[in-house]
Amino acid sequence: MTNTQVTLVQIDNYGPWTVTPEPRREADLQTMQSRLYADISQFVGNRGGYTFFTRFDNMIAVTNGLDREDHALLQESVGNRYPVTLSLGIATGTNPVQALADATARLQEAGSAQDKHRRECLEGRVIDEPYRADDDIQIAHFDVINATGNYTDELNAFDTFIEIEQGYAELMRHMRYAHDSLSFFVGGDNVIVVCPDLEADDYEEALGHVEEAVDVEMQVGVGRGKSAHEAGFAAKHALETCRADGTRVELEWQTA
Ligand SMILES: Nc1nc2c(ncn2[C@@H]2O[C@H](COP(=O)(O)OP(=O)(O)OP(=O)(O)O)[C@@H](O)[C@H]2O)c(=O)[nH]1
Repeated sequence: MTNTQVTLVQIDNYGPWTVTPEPRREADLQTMQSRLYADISQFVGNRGGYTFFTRFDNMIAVTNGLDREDHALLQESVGNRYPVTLSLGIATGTNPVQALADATARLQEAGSAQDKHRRECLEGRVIDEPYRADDDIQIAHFDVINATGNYTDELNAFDTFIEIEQGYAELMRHMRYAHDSLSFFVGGDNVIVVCPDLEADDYEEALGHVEEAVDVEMQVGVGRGKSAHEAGFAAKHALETCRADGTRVELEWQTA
């Protein structure tokens, strides 16, 4: 049974900061946001977790394997090196959507995202090491079948972007409402989905739904593991099996 540990990363009072004392240059904001994301992704990734940039001012991480001290160190390090600070809400559960909802509630209870007195909050709890298991995380790695041949080499780059985003939008909504899963676009034509215990039938159904709704054909590899990295790595191997064998859904349960 999955037990996903989710951390909501929220930049403190970011909206007001972007316009104080007057609006800041957009290119500088984009640069700062992407560097901050890169740093968080590296910090969390070095400990086996995954971070998704989502809205940049709010990022979502799968942090199984990171304890409260790790989270506090991330806050301290960012606070020392960036002009902004981070608040973190942590929660766990068998349902990733519910875990994220709980993590969000922890931060909302601590104060508004635009409350200048709410700084560097660290709320919620982690899964203690003795309770961690090899099947805590289930990750599905989706990609668009032959995106290069159908889109990248055929359409102009913006129309390709629209097609890929349409597939992502339909998949993310469907996985959230029909399968309690969190989907994140990770570049190219790839979407990584953090799932509860789903089976092959659920993925077949989701692929059929996306194709029916927006005419985008996808394939998916699924893995399990003790950390996001382990589960995601197994998912990537499973996706390679899809590519090699021409199958649409492959499950590879990794218990190492
Ligand atoms: N983040 C991430 N991006 C990837 C990964 N694999 C591929 N991509 C991206 O996806 C783009 C398309 O690559 P593929 O998915 O291999 O190409 P394709 O034409 O769809 O071919 P098939 O997937 O074999 O059907 C690449 O340019 C990368 O941007 C991955 O594991 N992670």
